[in-house]
Amino acid sequence: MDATPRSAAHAAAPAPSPDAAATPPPSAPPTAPAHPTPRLAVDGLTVAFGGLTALDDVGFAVEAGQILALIGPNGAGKTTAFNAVCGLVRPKSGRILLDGAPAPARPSLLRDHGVARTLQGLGLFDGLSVLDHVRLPQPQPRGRAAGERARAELERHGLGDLADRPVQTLPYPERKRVALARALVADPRLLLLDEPAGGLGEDDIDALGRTVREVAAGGCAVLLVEHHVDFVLGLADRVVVLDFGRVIAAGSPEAIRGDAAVEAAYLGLQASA
Ligand SMILES: Nc1ncnc2c1ncn2[C@@H]1O[C@H](COP(=O)(O)OP(=O)(O)OP(=O)(O)O)[C@@H](O)[C@H]1O
Repeated sequence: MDATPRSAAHAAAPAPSPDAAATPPPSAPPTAPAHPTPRLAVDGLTVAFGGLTALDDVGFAVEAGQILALIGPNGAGKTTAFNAVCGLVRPKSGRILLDGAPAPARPSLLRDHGVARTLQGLGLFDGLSVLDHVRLPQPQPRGRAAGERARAELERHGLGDLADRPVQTLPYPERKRVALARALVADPRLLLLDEPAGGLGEDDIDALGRTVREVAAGGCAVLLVEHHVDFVLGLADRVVVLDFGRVIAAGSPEAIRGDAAVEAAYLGLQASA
């Protein structure tokens, strides 16, 4: 039963007329919903590989414009969480919702739902040019507009002059930018980044951080798995920490830095590595 006294404040307010209740005054500013539907919501996610429980009742959510990082030691379950979101592994239980509706179970359908991801292994194709990597993922027919969109995306990543180069001739940081450009050319509404800073130097990591912020500022929700702790804690709005498949902490980067369990399970190990 609700024990909150209702009488005093509510009794003092004049009753609104039926008309006033039905039509807000024209000057009233539009109000954002108190809890917008997250772009991605994961709830009670459990994944098992035979006898090994890789994820155990994991939950998190990412809203439009937000950057959420999943961190944790090797084997904590971060990539498994990514793969479950992408339909690459079948959960034992739990729900994965995109904009409030069940996510497609097949990875091939993700693009139609505004989801793009980068891969730890990049997944580029030797022999294809840089431009083709960014032009071909666009919907058919791929006319002039697709070529222009691809070139604009390459320019954004400082790859414009490399457009015609076979991708395998590029150094690793540039190849990594091609993979990111390929994900972004579809203007995703949810971007999944698997260790985007791995193997990059300081300048490339700074550029990556600027790009990810810009993408989020444009309204895309970003989910990021990353071991580079300073990068993550400087970039993410919220951080979820996994250990042995369970969420051991979730909160702002500041809260995570000060969390004793996270320090013991992960941050302390990273610092001494
Ligand atoms: N396809 C699979 N078959 C069997 N076990 C798997 C499979 N994929 C992952 N695992 C196991 O599930 C657990 C979680 O692995 P996962 O790769 O998700 O961890 P992670 O946090 O991404 O680790 P890392 O930081 O090393 O990439 C590990 O014990 C791993 O060995």
